[in-house]
Amino acid sequence: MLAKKIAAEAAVEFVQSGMTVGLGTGSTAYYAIHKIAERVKEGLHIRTVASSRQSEELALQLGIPVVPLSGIQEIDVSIDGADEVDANYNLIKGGGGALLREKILAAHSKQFVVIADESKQVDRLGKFPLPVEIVPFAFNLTLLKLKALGCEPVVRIADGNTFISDNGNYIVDCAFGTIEDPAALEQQINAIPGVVENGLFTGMASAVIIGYEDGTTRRTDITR
Ligand SMILES: O=C[C@H](O)[C@H](O)[C@H](O)COP(=O)(O)O
Repeated sequence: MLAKKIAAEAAVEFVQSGMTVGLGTGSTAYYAIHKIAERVKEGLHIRTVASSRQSEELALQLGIPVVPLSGIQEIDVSIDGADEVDANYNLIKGGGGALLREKILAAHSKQFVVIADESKQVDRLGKFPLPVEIVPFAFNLTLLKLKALGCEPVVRIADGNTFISDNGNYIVDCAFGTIEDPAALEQQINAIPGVVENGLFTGMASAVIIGYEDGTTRRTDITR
């Protein structure tokens, strides 16, 4: 898809030799990882950390150096996709189930560059059901608490089985409808015992690059 590819490729311009780079997950991040691999072949000298097993495998296959997070103090730039981007550059992420590792990377990145095609732009978040990672223990009780916040939680199923995240947890997709206060909801959900993390990324993006099917991109730098 052209829009995803050009947004991803524009983001790779943030990457310079000597940097530690966070690799996102998903079909848009896929293009960024491919572009990074091209630049590594041309002599770009970087190390990367991955937000999922899938991205780690792809990076290694393409010859990108991947190091464990245990050896890292800080990430210079992370590049990642999103399921929704609102007018204030808050995000819903986790459509691929990688939200926990993605949020850890984003939280430790000097720059968090979000890449998305135009279809991901919304005025207010919430049309895309919010992914929430929960521990399997007593998951039915955790679902009740999520429901009490005003959503319809559905445990994610993949290929006929309960989807298990890279961290051994369940993902629950929570249809809230329009989310009035994303920052407050992000905190409320994370205060529920049993919740590991949720896919609301509020106030985290330092740049957002939107790709359009007409071949253009729009980059917004966010000062916080
Ligand atoms: O868990 C997955 C991630 O948050 C993805 O970055 C997000 O779902 C967007 O994925 P895609 O670029 O495939 O639309």
